[in-house]
Amino acid sequence: FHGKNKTATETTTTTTKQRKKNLPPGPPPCPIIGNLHQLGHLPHQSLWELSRRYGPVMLIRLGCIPTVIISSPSAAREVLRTHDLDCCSRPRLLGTGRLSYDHLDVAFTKYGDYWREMRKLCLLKLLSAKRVQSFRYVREEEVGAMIESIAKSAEGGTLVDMREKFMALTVSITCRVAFGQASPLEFNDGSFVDMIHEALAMLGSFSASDFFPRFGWIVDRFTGLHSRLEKSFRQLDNFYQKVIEEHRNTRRSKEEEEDIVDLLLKMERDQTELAGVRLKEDNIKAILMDIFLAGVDTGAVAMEWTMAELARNPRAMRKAQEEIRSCIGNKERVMEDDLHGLKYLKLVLKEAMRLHPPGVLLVPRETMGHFKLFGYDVDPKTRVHVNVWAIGRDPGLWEDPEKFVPERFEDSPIDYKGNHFELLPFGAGRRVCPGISMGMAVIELALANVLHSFDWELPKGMTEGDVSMEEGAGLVVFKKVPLTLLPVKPSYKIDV
Ligand code: HEM
Repeated sequence: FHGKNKTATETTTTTTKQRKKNLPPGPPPCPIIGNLHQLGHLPHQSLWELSRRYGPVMLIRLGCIPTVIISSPSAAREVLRTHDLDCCSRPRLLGTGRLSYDHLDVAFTKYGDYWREMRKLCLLKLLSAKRVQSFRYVREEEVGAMIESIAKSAEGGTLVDMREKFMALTVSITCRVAFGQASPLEFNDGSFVDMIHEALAMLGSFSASDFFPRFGWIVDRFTGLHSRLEKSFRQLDNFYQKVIEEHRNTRRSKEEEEDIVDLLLKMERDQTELAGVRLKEDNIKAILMDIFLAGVDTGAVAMEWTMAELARNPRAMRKAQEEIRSCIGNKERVMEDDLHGLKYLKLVLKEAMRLHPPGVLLVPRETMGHFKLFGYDVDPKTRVHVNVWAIGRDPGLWEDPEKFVPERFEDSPIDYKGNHFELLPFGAGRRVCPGISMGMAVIELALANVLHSFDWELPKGMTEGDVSMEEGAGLVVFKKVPLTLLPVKPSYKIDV
């Protein structure tokens, strides 16, 4: 209709304007599907290959959606710092929309007053330095319990599935922090972890509705994605409902630490409004979704990849263990106060995050206005992915990028908090992960203890070169083959 109403002059002007646009380079799209067929099984890897040909600012079309792929630190700086405001919204996607109660959460909600208020609330009440510190005893207790369970395997000479241990740890810490209970009773048979994995699979799945807004929903119904998503939603909703009801029916004593659910329910009772929206049960459930889906897998993945790299690099493993053991001496456990002395462990973590950022393509952004990026036009409503994985492996930036060399960070100011665009495991800018301190506190303490309490051997018959580093597909990139190692009580103690 718009076209029909336009005068001839208007049409000519628009066409000339469009012709003048300097769009970023990219592979030519096919009709209808655009470049979807070029994403492959592991999109971050396929996109890296493509961007080596087309450059660090590359335009592709996923179905009908223009998408810019960023693959260099300077381009990432433009998007996440210079044009942060233009790029800090999120697209409305099928999976994220359903699981976030129609975008009532923080992570998947578009930029605006509601997002700002919700994010402030989470930063203040759940993820502030004071709050993270107040849950220190939870981390120390849960890491202690993990070490005890690994000790049983060490005594029995049995292999440990590292992913299983790390997942159990992040689940119990997250549950205790969020609602004061290690694991919900009816979910402690492993089904809780399955539920979270299924939800993440739904968030990471390629839904036709996300690329073909007009008719994609028909395809999603046909492929069964729609009903799978509904099932995942109902499972999660059922879980949150139980947590909320349990909190409504329990009166806490004054001395007991208020958890996030207590706090949100109090706000609901007080009829608190956030940016004009009255806080209700669905808002509380949406925040719980963020906490579980953002906090559980990411930490476990980071720990598993780190241990895999150390298992392949015994020199680095030994160096990290020697540092920890000489700092801690004969104390049974590493406590949080000890962590600041563990300089090499911090280098190990940076190097592991460089090679294996848990979220390889960051969470997608959506542009809000038109802007110029290195002279290219970027239109509003363009999706933007920063290929953090590709930046971490760029041979122009890193010497021997595929090698695990923690020492490369020794005299380098680069950190992972969003100030250095060479290393972005937590993103940067307004949308930077608000859970960095909470996430890293768990990872550092757990790995320090795992390395302090045991020596680690590969399964019989395996050599370092046999440890598979193949990646699995998904929003959070796991090791395809879970890492299994044999824990052995250390044969020596260091005198201090
Ligand atoms: C190793 C652990 C973690 C990693 C690697 C990680 C990584 C990320 C990344 C890459 C983003 C997207 C940033 C961007 O768009 O620029 C993000 C966002 C987010 N993360 Fe984390 N995260 C971790 C732990 C946590 C934890 C423990 C929590 C909370 C319990 C959390 C809560 C969030 C939330 C709420 C967002 C959305 C922020 C927004 O859109 O405003 N994360 N995280």
